[in-house]
Amino acid sequence: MVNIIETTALSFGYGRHKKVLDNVSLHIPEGAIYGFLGPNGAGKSTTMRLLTGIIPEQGNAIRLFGEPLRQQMPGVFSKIGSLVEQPALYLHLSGIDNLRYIARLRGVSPKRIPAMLELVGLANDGKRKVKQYSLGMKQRLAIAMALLDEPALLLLDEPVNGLDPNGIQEIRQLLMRLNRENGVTIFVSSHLLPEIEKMCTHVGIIHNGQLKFEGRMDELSARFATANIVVTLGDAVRWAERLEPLYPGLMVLHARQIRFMLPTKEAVPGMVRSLVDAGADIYELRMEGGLEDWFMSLIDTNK
Ligand SMILES: Nc1ncnc2c1ncn2[C@@H]1O[C@H](COP(=O)(O)OP(=O)(O)OP(=O)(O)O)[C@@H](O)[C@H]1O
Repeated sequence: MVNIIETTALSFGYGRHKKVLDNVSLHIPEGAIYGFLGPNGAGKSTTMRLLTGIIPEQGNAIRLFGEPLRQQMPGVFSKIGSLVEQPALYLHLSGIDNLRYIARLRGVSPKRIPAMLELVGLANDGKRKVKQYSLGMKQRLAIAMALLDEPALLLLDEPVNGLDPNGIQEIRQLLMRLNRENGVTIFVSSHLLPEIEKMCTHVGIIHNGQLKFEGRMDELSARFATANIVVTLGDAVRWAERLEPLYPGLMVLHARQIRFMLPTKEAVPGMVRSLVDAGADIYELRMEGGLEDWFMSLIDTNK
């Protein structure tokens, strides 16, 4: 399988400052929706700027479409759509006119504009001035701009930042559709684990300029398939004795708390039901040791 983006020990520092990227090796396979996940300041935007040539790389670590980036500058960028810096939208112009302007600037045919508006769900709003658009609509218009050249690769830096849940969902659905129906490989950064979990096939986790994990999303999820549930209930010791044969490995944490180790998350509702049916008074249920906990511990600066 070809990697559309590949970096080999990519390092970078701004000026004489400390390294912002430290030996980052990324592998983004063709056809992937690759989530680049990390907290603020981890180095995501810097990586995006390097991949899109906004800042020049300091070595020769980046390959795009199987060839070194340095040997393909600037022609390769016609195969890449990106939304890395703030999109420059003309607020007093309509969505269509913004797209026409970009098409002229890039020397591409305006014929694709109606299809692009349709694709990003703005077919009925194309004639409205962009100043009347919501943030989510502006973001979708910016994605339409990035798609005008029919790119094989889309690079998006925090595309859902600042959007409400509805706007986030629209962008997510758009990206999944683009990937499925148009075969676009997508490299998207975010600091939100649940977003990446919902739409990505692959994930790379970066913290302090270092890659902490890279792999398929299902590999990452499988690591956390078991479910540890902490139950707060009336009398932990009595219930533990009764339930031990059914749930081997359970542990009394203190007088009112038991931790159950279940093989999968799907086993949780059945366990809760059996406790309630048996007459237990449950005050609280908490899942522990999931992907979220692991991500937080990974990026915890004290560790
Ligand atoms: N132009 C610059 N000059 C000097 N340092 C910079 C510059 N841009 C970013 N940095 C520093 O580089 C580090 C990585 O920043 P970067 O913007 O790549 O992180 P990020 O993961 O994208 O985070 P965010 O989501 O907050 O943008 C940070 O410590 C930041 O302060």
